Amino acid sequence: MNDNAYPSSLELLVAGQWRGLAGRDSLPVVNPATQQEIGRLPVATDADIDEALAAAQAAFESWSRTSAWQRAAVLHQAARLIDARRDRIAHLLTLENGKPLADAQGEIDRVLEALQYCAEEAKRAYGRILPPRAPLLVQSTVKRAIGPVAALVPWNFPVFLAARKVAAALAAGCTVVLKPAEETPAACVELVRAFVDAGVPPGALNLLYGVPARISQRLIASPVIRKISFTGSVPVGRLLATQAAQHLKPCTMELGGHAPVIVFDDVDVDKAARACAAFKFRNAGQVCLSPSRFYVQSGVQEAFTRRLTELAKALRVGDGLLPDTQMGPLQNARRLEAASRLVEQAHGEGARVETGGGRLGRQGFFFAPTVLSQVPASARILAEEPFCPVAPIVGFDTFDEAIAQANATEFGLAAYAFTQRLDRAAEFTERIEAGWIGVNSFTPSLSDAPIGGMKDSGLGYEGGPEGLDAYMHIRFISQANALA
Ligand SMILES: NC(=O)C1=CN([C@@H]2O[C@H](COP(=O)(O)OP(=O)(O)OC[C@H]3O[C@@H](n4cnc5c(N)ncnc54)[C@H](O)[C@@H]3O)[C@@H](O)[C@H]2O)C=CC1
Ligand SMILES: O=Cc1ccc(S(=O)(=O)O)cc1
Repeated sequence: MNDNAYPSSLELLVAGQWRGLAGRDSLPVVNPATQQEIGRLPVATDADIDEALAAAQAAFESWSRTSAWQRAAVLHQAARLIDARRDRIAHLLTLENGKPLADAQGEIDRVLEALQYCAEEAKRAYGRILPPRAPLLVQSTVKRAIGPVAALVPWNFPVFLAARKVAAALAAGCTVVLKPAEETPAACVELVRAFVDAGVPPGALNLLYGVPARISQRLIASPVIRKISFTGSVPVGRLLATQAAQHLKPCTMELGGHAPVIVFDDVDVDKAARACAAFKFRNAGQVCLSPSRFYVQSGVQEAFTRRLTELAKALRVGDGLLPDTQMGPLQNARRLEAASRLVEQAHGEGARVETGGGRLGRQGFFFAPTVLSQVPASARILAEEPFCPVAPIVGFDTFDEAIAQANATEFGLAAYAFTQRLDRAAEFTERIEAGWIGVNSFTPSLSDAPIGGMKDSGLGYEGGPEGLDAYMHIRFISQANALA
């Protein structure tokens, strides 16, 4: 068998046991570059879900009491195995997600970084010693694993986003029931296999696929699950957070974004446009941190629009497996429909299509890199998260006008500004409503930096010590070493 062949049937992992299609319904997995079915995915039954929960509960007893140093050793070994298997995992990722192979390899690099960071950071999950209120008293706080976790992951960075949740949870001493996206399962199966081969005990990590609402509802309602971590859209996040609230369970929600970019008239237009094009069209625009609304000051509006348009036109769009491809297809038909609708609506509302604007070819979910200019402030595309390779440009005159428009959505995940003036940069970072801010730069999320949205973009943080704290409970202990 070709080492890179897509597995025709995929598997769930329940209580340390791989479970295939036999006796289960199945779902197709489709290559977005060809629209061909490439594999079939078993749908977890209620019994699979319940057994995964029981296994996560049973494994928690020992995994949470395994030392942080031993847990770290397992995570480091998983990272080594993923590194050794990286070509195969990256190939599977491109086949099911569509991203260029080089980007899939880049995603694996970030998986390794997440595992290594969490392994080391968990060793520093220190508590505090308080000044005691009386002699012979020791009063302290300790951090302890919060319990079994439900981790729900989308299809845009399926391995990295799964690895970030699983690594932080396991490093903290939690056990996990992971449900990645049904659209992109195989690379996650390999991620989980690496953890198992590295020595994660049976039941400490379980993998389910199936009907998302059915699985999430059952997991959240189960008394076993003590924490929910979800990445995805605002409506689904709101639904899951509501369910979690009914059971008084904490959740981390990494939801949508609609990041503004403010381009001031003092910039080097070519450099700013190059940076914007690279980050805008990364992963075909399907990134929650993507710059997705461009507010450009009048003095450079024409030049910036022209340069961004040239760069968009020059992008080579194609099958991610081809070596020259710079941008792959959208991951699914829902995104293709949304992209077409948003451009049509914007055009109807008065925007001008500078380049792109529609589907490319008849096979595969390819959408042309698109630049829209003269977009009116009331356009739908400025309010709805586009999650596609479309860059709407809006002109502005004054700083206050730009900030007001940038803050005029319910999203608050990321925001960017390009300026050489320190006063503008400082005022931008102070007044913008976003959790991830870039000035003259774009940065994908980092293992050691917390990412957390303001407003509807989320709850809590992933990454950094804050991302590990999300899987731990802080307990206060007062120990009298002699009876009064
Ligand atoms: N923050 C991010 O990185 C992501 C954001 N999105 C947002 O979602 C929008 C639509 O994408 P879709 O895939 O159609 O979004 P969606 O919100 O329906 O799905 C996103 C993920 O959530 C899962 N999901 C959906 N309903 C669920 C439920 N009831 N319980 C548990 N999991 C559930 C899906 O399986 C998928 O993996 C995008 O336009 C984008 O705005 C989507 C993917 C990732
Ligand atoms: O939550 C989704 C998410 C967050 C960050 C990134 S990246 O670090 O910019 O790749 C991708 C998806």
